[in-house]
Amino acid sequence: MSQKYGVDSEVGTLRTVMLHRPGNELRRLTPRNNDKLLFDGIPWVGRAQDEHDAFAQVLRDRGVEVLYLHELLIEALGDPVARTQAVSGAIADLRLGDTLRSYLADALTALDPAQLAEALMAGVRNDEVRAGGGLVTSLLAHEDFLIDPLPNLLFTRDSSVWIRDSVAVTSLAMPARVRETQLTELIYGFHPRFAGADKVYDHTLEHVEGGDVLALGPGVLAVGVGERTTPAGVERLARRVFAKGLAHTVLAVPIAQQRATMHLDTVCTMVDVDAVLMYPNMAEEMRALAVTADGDQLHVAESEPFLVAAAKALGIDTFRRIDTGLDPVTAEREQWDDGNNTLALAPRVCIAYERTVETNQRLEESGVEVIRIAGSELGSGRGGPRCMSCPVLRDPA
Ligand SMILES: NC(=O)NCCC[C@H](N)C(=O)O
Repeated sequence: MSQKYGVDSEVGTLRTVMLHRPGNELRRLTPRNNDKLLFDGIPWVGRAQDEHDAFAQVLRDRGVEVLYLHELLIEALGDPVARTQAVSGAIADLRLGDTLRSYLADALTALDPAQLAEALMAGVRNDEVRAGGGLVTSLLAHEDFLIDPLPNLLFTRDSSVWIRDSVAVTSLAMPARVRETQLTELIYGFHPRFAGADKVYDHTLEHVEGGDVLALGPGVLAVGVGERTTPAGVERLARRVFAKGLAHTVLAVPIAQQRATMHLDTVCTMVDVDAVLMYPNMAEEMRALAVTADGDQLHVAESEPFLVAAAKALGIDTFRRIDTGLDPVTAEREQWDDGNNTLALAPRVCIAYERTVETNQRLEESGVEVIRIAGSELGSGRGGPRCMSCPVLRDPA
């Protein structure tokens, strides 16, 4: 059987990727809920879909197999055990109360896999079920969600990550995103493509988000610790990957706990086996603690500049650093617009948003091919090409 999954670097030739084409869950965003749902604006959904389709086409044109999360989910929900698990996860919220929960349980159980997947992704509004009656539904506002929509499903990077041939279903920190991993658990638990795949992490553990996890090279992970991944999360992930022999070093990289730098991949992505694209306003102060296994214990080294620690862990002399933008203000603007968030298709080939003009130019001057995509609508969720993709299979770099 040819290999179907496995990722041991950021830059090995990309063979298979999981994306999520934005759908009706984006149509649920309003000026009243967009902050809570982690969007900076209200995207024009049709245009966002066009931009996303163009992104997927660029990948296919380069020989990458594109899997869609919603299709995998529908196929996984073909299994009745998966449907039961999906329904109980979706109605667990204490907002519902017994009457409404039991009404929703019956209503969701009656749906076919495609309808159920739609309800899980786009959510269910109170006025869509009011026929169910009961005190809670009568007291809630019409437009209140009984099951919240998941507009950030678009960012498939965060809800699961492959570490070699094991998959980590992550543990998302923001309330608006927590339920996303119920869907990735269903996909990896029930889709035949992933039958037998080893699981190295799950959503009940300490917070770890995929955007914080960079496979710097075979056996070496860098994990951002900031707004999303917690110190306890990186410790747990290190223990898990060491126990399974998936890595020999985990670099814990503290990053500022703020929205602009929510994940490590918003300030740093790899574009070659020895080159990173970095946000210069933070690059100088970025440090790392190298964590290695010492029997059953973890050994934590003194903190060092990030690129020094990274080169050491990989056994190379130096890392080349390419900066976002030319001056601090341009750098700040382009970092905010996900200029750092490139997706490598192979060493020295990446996809970037077209709007980060100066960063893209610098990449090209450094010998990196840049395939530009439009992202005026997609970008309103504050994520770029790396955030919008979960590599499932890469060749060894
Ligand atoms: N890896 C990433 O940086 N993902 C982007 C996630 C954006 C999303 N709106 C969020 O706030 O979680």
